[in-house]
Amino acid sequence: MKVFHDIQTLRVFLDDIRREGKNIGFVPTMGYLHEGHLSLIEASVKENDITVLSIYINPTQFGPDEDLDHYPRDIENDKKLAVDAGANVIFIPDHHIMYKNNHVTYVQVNGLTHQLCGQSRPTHFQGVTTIVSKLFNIVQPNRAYFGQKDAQQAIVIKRMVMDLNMPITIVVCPIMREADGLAMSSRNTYLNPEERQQATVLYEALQKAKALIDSGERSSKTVKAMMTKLIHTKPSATIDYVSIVGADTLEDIEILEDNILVALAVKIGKTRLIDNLQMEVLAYVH
Ligand SMILES: Nc1ncnc2c1ncn2[C@@H]1O[C@H](COP(=O)(O)OP(=O)(O)OP(=O)(O)O)[C@@H](O)[C@H]1O
Ligand SMILES: CC(C)(CO)[C@@H](O)C(=O)[O-]
Ligand code: BAL
Repeated sequence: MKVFHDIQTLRVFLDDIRREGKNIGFVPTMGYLHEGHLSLIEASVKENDITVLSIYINPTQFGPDEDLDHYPRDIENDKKLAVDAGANVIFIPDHHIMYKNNHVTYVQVNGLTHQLCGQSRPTHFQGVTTIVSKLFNIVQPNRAYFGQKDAQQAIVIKRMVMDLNMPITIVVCPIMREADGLAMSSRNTYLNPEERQQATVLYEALQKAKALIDSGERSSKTVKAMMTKLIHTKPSATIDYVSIVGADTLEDIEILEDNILVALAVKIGKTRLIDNLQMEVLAYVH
């Protein structure tokens, strides 16, 4: 496996790969790898000749009071896990090469970024789409892999790629979970043992929503109220949002039908976690 820290040598290496007619799969991450990330690498390895992983904690997607300084890091362990999963190349750019002193250009996807996570993280998606565009320009992959755990991020990136005519296929991979249902996340490491137990409430609330919808409930308000009630039984939990939106538009819906996204962000203690469930819902026939 090859490790690159600067843009130019990575470009030269990948130019040669492309000249040989090989396909490039790309998995952007912020590191501290877990099985969620590894599932993206494995999906890429299956579908491409070469898999490039990037590890970069992108400062522009963090708000001023967020956890940029504390975000977990373990580059040596990440390298081992990435090799085992089959990655061929790791790009670990130094901060100063990604954002030169007077960086003034940002990529903004309108319409899909003000709601859900965008409400409490108003500059987050602009940071994500900017860094992902930069990484796409550097790596020029055929396919790029993202997790459904960050459902809004995946939708925003698909839209950016379409609107900006980027010749890249976006592949969205399923959410990997712990045995008790908690979605894997690098931020789970912040949880103390008591919080870790209570953190399963995100998944439990989604399961509650699914059970209600499966049994015929079609009122978004009712489903959200039941989810909220369940989350409030956990003393460490503070709700950021519990939303049900159209899975394509990300706009709130009142009557549940077609392709819906049940999404939530909950703080467990000081740790903000997200999870979601996408469902195809048939119109209820009386
Ligand atoms: N549990 C998971 N299952 C599948 N994909 C995941 C999972 N967790 C993260 N990913 C995906 O991995 C990619 C890199 O995510 P990132 O490095 O931010 O990890 P993370 O664990 O989501 O971190 P955090 O939630 O703490 O920001 C993203 O496309 C993300 O959606
Ligand atoms: C896509 C990404 C690597 C951009 O920094 C990040 O938002 C993430 O890890 O999901
Ligand atoms: N996985 C999304 C990265 C973030 O929360 O900043």
